[in-house]
Amino acid sequence: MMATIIVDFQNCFIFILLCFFSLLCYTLFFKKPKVTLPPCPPSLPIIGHLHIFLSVLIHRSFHKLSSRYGSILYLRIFGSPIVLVSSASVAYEIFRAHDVNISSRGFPPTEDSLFAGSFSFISAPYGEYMKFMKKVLVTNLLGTQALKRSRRVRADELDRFYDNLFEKAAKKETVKIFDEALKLTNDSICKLIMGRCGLEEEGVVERVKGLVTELDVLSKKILLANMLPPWLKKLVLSLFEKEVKALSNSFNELLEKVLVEHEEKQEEHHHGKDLMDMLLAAYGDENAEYKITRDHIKSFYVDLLFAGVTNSAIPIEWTLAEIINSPKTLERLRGELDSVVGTSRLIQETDLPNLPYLQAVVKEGLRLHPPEPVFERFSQQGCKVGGFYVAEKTSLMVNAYVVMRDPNYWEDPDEFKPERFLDMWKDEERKKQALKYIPFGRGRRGCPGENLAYIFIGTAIGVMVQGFEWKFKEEKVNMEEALAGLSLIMAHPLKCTPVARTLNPLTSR
Ligand code: HEM
Repeated sequence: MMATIIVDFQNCFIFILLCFFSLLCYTLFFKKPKVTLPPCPPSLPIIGHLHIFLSVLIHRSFHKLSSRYGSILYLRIFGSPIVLVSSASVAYEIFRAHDVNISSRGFPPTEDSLFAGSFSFISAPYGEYMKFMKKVLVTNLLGTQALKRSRRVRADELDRFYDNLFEKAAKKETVKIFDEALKLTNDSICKLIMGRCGLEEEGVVERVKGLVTELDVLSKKILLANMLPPWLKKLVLSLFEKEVKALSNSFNELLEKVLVEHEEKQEEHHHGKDLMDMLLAAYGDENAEYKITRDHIKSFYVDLLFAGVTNSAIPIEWTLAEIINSPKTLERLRGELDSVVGTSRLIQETDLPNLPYLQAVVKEGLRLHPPEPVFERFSQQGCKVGGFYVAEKTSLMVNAYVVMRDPNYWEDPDEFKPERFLDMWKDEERKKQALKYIPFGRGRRGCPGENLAYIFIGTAIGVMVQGFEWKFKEEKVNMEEALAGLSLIMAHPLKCTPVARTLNPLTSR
């Protein structure tokens, strides 16, 4: 009898232990967290959603997913989580409620390279270094006062842009619009950020253009590699390590030359200090607010060229294509230019505030064809977005392309209708809507080059419409899209022949 009781007691004890152990296992391994993650579309074993990130038109693949599964989605590449934001309301929420938390872009993917490396401004976390460089950037290059001071540089480049088209028109030559636009933005930005003359004679400007094009192509690979788990990221990055090193070395060699030239000619600056002078001064100043190195300066320059040159050129081509496809727009725009600027001089950037329709045309071009259709942020802490939990250290991909075609906020979202921007910004509600217009991103890490970009695109489109008729062989321009790196470009580059509207060339002076 006693023996039976002991056995029962033992069994009971083992049973309780088993229950306790199972409960522990369940809690540790199987129990779902209390938080609700965003919906996760079906994925492939092991690689997760990697195949979607490898698709040719990533913004459209993301669009298909979000139309089916929701405006905020949980994706993963191997084990790495990525949250995809695809509606105007969610974009609005993350920039309004979580701006500081999402003001970093993850870890720099390539450690000692001059781009996307540990010296990079774009990859820098939201903190002292980033704030210091942004202040220098706004004060010396991109803020209103700095832009006023550098007007002459851009006016000269705009004249050249026009003269070149005028010459081609005289020879009845066909023009590749993107190439002309890229020359304008590349040459202008080089001169704005590197200051001193002599750049052209030494071929610096032309070399920069080639390097920036190479960088655009590498950027998608780098971004993708950065989303992989650390062990795999190392492996993948090693596959194109040589390419990255070679490009970084080319930038280094070129920028070191420009820096040395700047240092040698410090005394010759009769026209005030430029961005490079200010950075060199901070570099040599023991008591500077933030101690920067030579690599910081070079890497900052690579960032500016990468972020500014191609992005500003792409919308010039897309917007002209939209104008050619819309005779009504062309007529109204030309009417505005002829009545405000007249026909005896060329448009200048100081005319832009008096040309609301031109501004609306530029905005609409950027809405439909944002050069960076998808951009990335990174959450520092866990937060709630759209009712779902986004864990700390999660990549956030914002599909700006879809946000700006969200039918809940944009009437006839796929149509080119510049008029919509004429009525916008009037009342509070409209102002709120403006926060869903994000070709330049938003918040603390939003694009600091927005004003400069509007000047480039506005004046270039102004010159092309004011100065020329455009002959195009087919009835309509083919608006098919392609991605070059992460930039949204025209699959069939726009080629057309300018016909000058005046016998003699116009000048802006
Ligand atoms: C149409 C032309 C341009 C477009 C569409 C564009 C778009 C963007 C976008 C989407 C971002 C990321 C914003 C975010 O994360 O919220 C960005 C960042 C940036 N852009 Fe632009 N950009 C343009 C022109 C320029 C120009 C002309 C410059 C300067 C020369 C410039 C400099 C930068 C820099 C430095 C950043 C990084 C800001 C940071 O990390 O804090 N961009 N741009």
